[in-house]
Amino acid sequence: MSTVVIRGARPYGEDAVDIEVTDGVITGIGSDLEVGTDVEVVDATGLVALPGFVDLHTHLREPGREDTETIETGSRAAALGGYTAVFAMANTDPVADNAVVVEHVWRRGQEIGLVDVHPVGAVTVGLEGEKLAELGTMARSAARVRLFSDDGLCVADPLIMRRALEYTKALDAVIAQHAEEPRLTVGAQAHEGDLAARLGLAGWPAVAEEAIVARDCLLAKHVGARLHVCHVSTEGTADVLRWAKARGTRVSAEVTPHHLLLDDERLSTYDPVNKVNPPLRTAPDAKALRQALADGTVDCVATDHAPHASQDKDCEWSAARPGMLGLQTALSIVVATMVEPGLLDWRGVARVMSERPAEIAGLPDQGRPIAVGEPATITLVDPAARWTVRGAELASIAANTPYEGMELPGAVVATYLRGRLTARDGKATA
Ligand SMILES: NC(=O)N[C@@H](CC(=O)O)C(=O)O
Ligand SMILES: [Zn+2]
Ligand SMILES: [Zn+2]
Repeated sequence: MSTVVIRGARPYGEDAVDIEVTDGVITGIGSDLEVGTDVEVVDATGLVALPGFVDLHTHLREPGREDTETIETGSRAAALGGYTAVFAMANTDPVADNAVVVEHVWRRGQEIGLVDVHPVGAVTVGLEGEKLAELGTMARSAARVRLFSDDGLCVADPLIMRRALEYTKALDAVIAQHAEEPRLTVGAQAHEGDLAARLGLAGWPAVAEEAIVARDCLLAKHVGARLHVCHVSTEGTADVLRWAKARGTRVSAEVTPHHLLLDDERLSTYDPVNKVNPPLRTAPDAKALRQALADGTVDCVATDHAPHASQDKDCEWSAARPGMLGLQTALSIVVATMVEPGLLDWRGVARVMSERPAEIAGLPDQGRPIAVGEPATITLVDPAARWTVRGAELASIAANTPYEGMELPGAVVATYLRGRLTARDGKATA
């Protein structure tokens, strides 16, 4: 039996307590707990204790682009960012559209042991949008896939989407849609608006996202299936979600840290570090997304952590790949955009970064209350810390962070997965 006492932590930012952890489970919570001589005591004075974060949207690039990220380096970035579970998107090479690939990702994640790596299965074979992948085989595999997505690409054909919703309903799974009507984004490089016009970049109109979200909400309601909307980026999408939820659609949605903080003004330098899908939108969109996250219209934060090699980013705008790192900066961006302005308290942070994503993905042992008898899957946050982002110092192999040189508030100090320390003071334990 191994026992640790986390001393003086503030669960959800509330009163300081001691948290006793024995064999991976919380066995005591109270002030000044008795501590035996063989017990390790961790000083957590002033730190906020939250349930470990769950990321529904991560790109780990293994298999296929291990020069930019691997399950191992991505697991380190996740643990350092306070995550205890991540969902690895299917747009790898080969695509995770079959049991062999998803089982590899799941097993490799467990071998490393820093974070539960849940593979997302592709909806269509090869992400080609034409033929449904074997969803049932992936669901029944050792990886027990419950989240399916062609992310990077939209399941654009409405009949394929309808069939996919029917299958996932039967499997008690959920489709995560990258909402982008491809006919409206041919050649698109930036949010369609004044700035793109001035910069001479072909536009990616908000309606390309909103039209698919509206269509899919209607389809999900018709089928009685669940739908999850990836990286919501416009005010209009938040309006559609509000309408769909009010009429009983089983829809959930995520927003990325970068769409909460950044806007298309950043594109004026033509630095491709700001290129991402969906594109950075306007400042009023970002403001509306913060409001939608605060009021629950958007359920959770997901990083869309998207590592890219320097040769795919340090090049001309049109040739650069879209995507940004996100795992190690997410908590700080949520503090800057939601906690500091008073839009969310720490209970709210637990909701959007842990509890809701765990519920959406159906993870029984993540996003749990910090209470006796619950798994000791806990993230300790220093709310007073400030730190400066340096891409080269992040655990990812790639360094494409849009926050380079920015000083951010709030820092993850330690992460525990079922009682096991996975990161502490900026170092992953494996
Ligand atoms: N977000 C991005 O800009 N890129 C993602 C794909 C995606 O999330 O659509 C990627 O895989 O690089
Ligand atoms: Zn996407
Ligand atoms: Zn993505």
